[in-house]
Amino acid sequence: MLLEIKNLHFSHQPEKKLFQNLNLKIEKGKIIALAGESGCGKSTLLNIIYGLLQWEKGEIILDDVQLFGPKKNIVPGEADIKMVAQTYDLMPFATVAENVGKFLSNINLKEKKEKVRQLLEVVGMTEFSETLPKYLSGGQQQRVAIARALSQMPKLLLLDEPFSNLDYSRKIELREKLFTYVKENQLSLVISTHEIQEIMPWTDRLIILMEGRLIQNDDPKETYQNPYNEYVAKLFGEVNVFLNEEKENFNLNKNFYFPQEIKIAENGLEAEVLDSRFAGNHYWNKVKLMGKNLVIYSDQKLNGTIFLEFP
Ligand SMILES: Nc1ncnc2c1ncn2[C@@H]1O[C@H](COP(=O)(O)OP(=O)(O)OP(=O)(O)O)[C@@H](O)[C@H]1O
Repeated sequence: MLLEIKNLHFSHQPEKKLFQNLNLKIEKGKIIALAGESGCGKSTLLNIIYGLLQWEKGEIILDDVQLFGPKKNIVPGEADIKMVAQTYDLMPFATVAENVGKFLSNINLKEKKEKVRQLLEVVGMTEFSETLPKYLSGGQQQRVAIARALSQMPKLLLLDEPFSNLDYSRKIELREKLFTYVKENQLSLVISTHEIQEIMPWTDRLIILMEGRLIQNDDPKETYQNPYNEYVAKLFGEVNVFLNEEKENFNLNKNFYFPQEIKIAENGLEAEVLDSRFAGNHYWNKVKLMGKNLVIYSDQKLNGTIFLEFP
């Protein structure tokens, strides 16, 4: 086991406990998504693991070594862990390439140059290699900081919402290159997000926090198919929630159905289309099933009466 958190207790303010008895294990070489609504404690947990916030009770063990937090560390942050959060801490008078190469060995300069080139390629910053950080946007500085963190081959890499500053096309490009690099180099990564869908294809495990409680820790597919509750289901996007009574009435197999799961069939449960709108790769429809409004997706614009089938 790479990281073990046992019975962790932490509060920012004395009267308001955030983590109470939090337990978590992270295996080596895995990509872990830490997800949950804004304010659930993702950044706080990453800061605790990294050693910037002192926990009150509990144990944190990294690769069989007990960590003690900021109280015991002279330099803030654990040496074996690297974190990229919202402050990037780049050297202002050094170029992008120098920043990325800061922690690389100078013994073989050709090798160092090649490594910097490779890392800049991973984060899509090759064309800025000779630029100073002050001429970069927030998102660009963040990518340089990610490249620098990767260069150090930490035992554990923590990324706090690394795609939040990026536009869609950059995000798509960065996530594929970054996750491929992480896997090829067998790094262990915990990445926080409130957009699970964006990183789901690359994650080995999904850890869901809700108001400081760890409520689900599963394989992403398992979490999607069997969300622990409505809160978890909603992290995947729009969802139709059926109370137990409704589930029985409609003879359904589960409580949560994503719009794309409900199929339009020749016969089934009769519903009335209330609204149908083009949404790119599908039509978004609001339909009424025995007094209950649902959202379903379809290939064509809908109207009138339809029949629904629930898997
Ligand atoms: N320095 C602080 N002092 C007091 N309370 C804090 C502090 N930092 C965070 N909190 C509170 O702790 C809780 C968890 O915050 P945290 O930033 O860890 O959440 P998050 O899941 O990372 O949110 P986001 O997705 O918005 O970044 C929130 O209720 C927040 O208000």
